[in-house]
Amino acid sequence: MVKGTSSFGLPLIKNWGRDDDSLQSRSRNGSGSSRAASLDRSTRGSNTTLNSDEDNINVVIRIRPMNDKEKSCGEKQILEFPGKGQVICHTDAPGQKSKVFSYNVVFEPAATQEDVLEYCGIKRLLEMAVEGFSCTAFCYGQTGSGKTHTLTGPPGLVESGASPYSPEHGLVVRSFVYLFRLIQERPESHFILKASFLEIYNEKVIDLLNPGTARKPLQVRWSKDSRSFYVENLFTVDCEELDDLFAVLEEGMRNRSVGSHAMNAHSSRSHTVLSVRVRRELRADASVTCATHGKINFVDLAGSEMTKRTQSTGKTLEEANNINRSLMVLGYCIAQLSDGKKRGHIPYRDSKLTKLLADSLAGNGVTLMIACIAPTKSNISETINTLRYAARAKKIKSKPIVKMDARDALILSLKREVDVLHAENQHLRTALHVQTDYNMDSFGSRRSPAHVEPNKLYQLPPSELVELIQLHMAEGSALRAENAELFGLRDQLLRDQELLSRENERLLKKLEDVNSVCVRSPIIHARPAYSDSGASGIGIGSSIGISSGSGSGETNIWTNPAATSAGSKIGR
Ligand SMILES: Nc1ncnc2c1ncn2[C@@H]1O[C@H](COP(=O)(O)OP(=O)(O)OP(=O)(O)O)[C@@H](O)[C@H]1O
Repeated sequence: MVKGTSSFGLPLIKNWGRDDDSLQSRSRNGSGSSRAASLDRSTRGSNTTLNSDEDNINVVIRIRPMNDKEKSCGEKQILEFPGKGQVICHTDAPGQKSKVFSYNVVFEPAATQEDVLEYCGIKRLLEMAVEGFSCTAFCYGQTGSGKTHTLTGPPGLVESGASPYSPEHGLVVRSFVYLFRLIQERPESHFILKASFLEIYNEKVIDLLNPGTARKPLQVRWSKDSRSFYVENLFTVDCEELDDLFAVLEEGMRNRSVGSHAMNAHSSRSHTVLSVRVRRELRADASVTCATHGKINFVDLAGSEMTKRTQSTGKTLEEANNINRSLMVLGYCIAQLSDGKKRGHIPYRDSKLTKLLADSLAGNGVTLMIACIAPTKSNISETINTLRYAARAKKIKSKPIVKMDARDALILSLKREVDVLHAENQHLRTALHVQTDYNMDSFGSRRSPAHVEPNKLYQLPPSELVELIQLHMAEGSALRAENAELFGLRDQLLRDQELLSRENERLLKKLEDVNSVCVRSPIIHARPAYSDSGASGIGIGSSIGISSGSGSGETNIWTNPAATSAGSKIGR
C-alpha cells in the first residue's frame, strides 16, 4: 500500500517524522526507576532459548496495578513476587496454604510497556517470524486484567492516531517498529509484508478491515495443503511501510466490538487476531533464490467473565456466554496438549478460536502466552484460574519449522544433492585416475540445467520451472549413476589389489624357500632371507635377484611387469 492512500477505507497516514531510536529513548526516560523492581531479570535469558527442535510455550505473567475503584474500596494486594519467575498467591482462607506458581518472566505492576517488549520474548518471536517461522503472541486473562492494555495500550490510544512513539503504546505497535528494524538490517533479502485483522464475535468471524462481513461472516476452512485452518476471503493488506501496519491496526481497533460492564468500561467483546505475514526472498546460493513464509499473530482474547460480577444482561450476557464457551474449549485443548503422556483427542474443531489457534498451540509454530492478572483479593479465584491455565500452557511442546515454498525447497535440495555428487565424483575420478566423465554427452558437453539468474526463479513460467526441476533431477540421476560406476570401479581395483598382494606374499614365501635350499647347497653361497634384507616393503613388482654360484653376476629369477604397473597405480 502506498503511504497516504486509503484504497479500502483505511485512514490516511500521518508522517510521524521520528526514527526508531526515539521510541526507546522516550520510553526509557518515561519509565524511570520503577523498571528495575518490576520484573525478574534472572529469568530474562529463558525468553531467548527458543530453537528449531522442540520448544515449550513461553509463558509470562503481567500483573496490572490496582485501579481507582479497588484503591477506593481499600482492597488488599494478595500477590507476592519473590523473583525467579515466581508468583505467590496468598489466599487468606483459613487452612489454605499460599500457592506458588513459576513462569518464564513475571511483570510486576510497575513494569512499563517497554519492559514488556524487552523481556517477554516477543523480540525473539519477531526474529523467528522473519526467518520463516509461524509465531503467535496471545494475551489471556479475566476481564479487566489488562490484556488489551498490554497489546495495544490504554483504551482509545491507537484509534486517536497517537504517535507510534508514545510510551503508552503496547506490544503490537512496538513490535511493528522492531519488525521494520529487523527488515532494514537484512538488505540482502527482499521482504513482502501482508497484514489481516479479524475478530471472532459470538462465534462469527468478522473481517475488521472489511466490516461489511459482520452481515455475512467469513468461513473457517481446513486446508489440505497446509494442513491447517484458514479464514476464507479474509482481506489482506500489502504493507510496504511501517505506517501501513499502523493503519491496519488503527482501522481494526476502530471496528472491533467493545462494550461496557461493571468490571471494565471498555471491555473487548470479541477475540481478535491481527496477523502479519512475512515473506522473505533470499539467495540460498549463487544460483538459487528461495522464499520463506513467516508469520506473527497477535491475539487479544476476550476476558473470561463471572457474569454475576460483571452484571451482564441481554446482549452483554450473550457475548459473555460465547466468550466463556470458547475459552473453555481453549482450556480443554490446552489441558489435553499439556498432558504429554495421555494426549487424546484435542477438540480444536469445537470453536472458531481453537481452530485458528490450533497451529500456534501444537503445530509447527512458536508461541508466547501473556497471562494477565489483577493484584487484588476480590479477583483471587479468577487469578488462580489464570495462573493454573498458564502453568498448564507452559507444559505444551511444539516443533517449530521454517515454512518454505515447496518448489524452492525441492530445487534447493536437488541442487545441493547435485553439488555433493559432483564433488564426490570429482574426488573419486582423481583418486582412481579415471578420465571419463559419465555426465558428459557424446559431444563432451555437460548435461547440466541452464543457469538461472537469482531472483528470476519466481518469474519463470510454470512450464520452464517444471523443465528446470526435471533437468536438475536428470543431472542428479546421471551423477548418481556415475557415482555408482566410480564406486564399482574402486571396489574392483581394491579386489585386484587384494589378489595381487596375496600373490605377492605367496611368491615371497616361495623365494625364501628357494633361498633356504641355496643355503644348504654346498655350491651356492648363502644369502640372507628377503624378509631380513631391509626390503620390508618389497613387492612383486620389484626386481628380485639372487647371486649365481660364482658370485660373478645377478640373475633375475622373476618379475611381473603387469603387476608392477597395477600395484603402483593402486598404491597411490
Ligand atoms: N499495566 C497497566 N497499567 C496501567 N493501566 C492498566 C494496566 N493494565 C490494565 N490497565 C487499565 O485497566 C483497564 C482494563 O484493562 P483492559 O481493557 O486492557 O483489560 P482486558 O483484560 O483487555 O479486559 P476485557 O477482557 O474486558 O477486554 C484499562 O483502563 C487499562 O488501561
